[in-house]
Amino acid sequence: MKITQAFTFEAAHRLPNVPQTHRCFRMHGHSYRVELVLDGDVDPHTGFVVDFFDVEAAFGPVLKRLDHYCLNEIEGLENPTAEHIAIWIWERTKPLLAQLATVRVFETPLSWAEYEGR
Ligand SMILES: Nc1nc2c(c(=O)[nH]1)N=C([C@H](O)[C@H](O)COP(=O)(O)OP(=O)(O)OP(=O)(O)O)CN2
Ligand SMILES: [Zn+2]
Repeated sequence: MKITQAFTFEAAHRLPNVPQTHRCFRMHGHSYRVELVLDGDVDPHTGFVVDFFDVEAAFGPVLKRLDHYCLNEIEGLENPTAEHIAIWIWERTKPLLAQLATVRVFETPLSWAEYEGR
């Protein structure tokens, strides 16, 4: 069984490795959406794969490190593409949530990166 919990954060970024003519070379902001997918068995007593409250408690501190920051200034996010943000979140969240199966990072409602640990 898979469950998904969504979170949002606001952040600024610029992409340093695109051509200077690319509009993302300039500093700008996004309202990011993060989806964490957890995969596991449904506990017969609780009826949960993982309690959403426990997901929130584990991921909250990771999210706080992104919300209302300039992502380029965060160690490991010097080139803060959606792909790199998804990997960054995975590496910090997987040790806290063993059932984590997928991290999705939406830059816009229509464009996102998805990481499953490889
Ligand atoms: N593979 C990727 N491509 C792009 C990424 C990325 O992370 N991975 N990021 C960007 C920029 O961050 C860019 O800001 C994307 O957002 P935006 O320009 O707002 O996207 P839209 O094209 O949907 O904007 P509209 O204004 O709605 O046209 C670019 N590429
Ligand atoms: Zn952008």
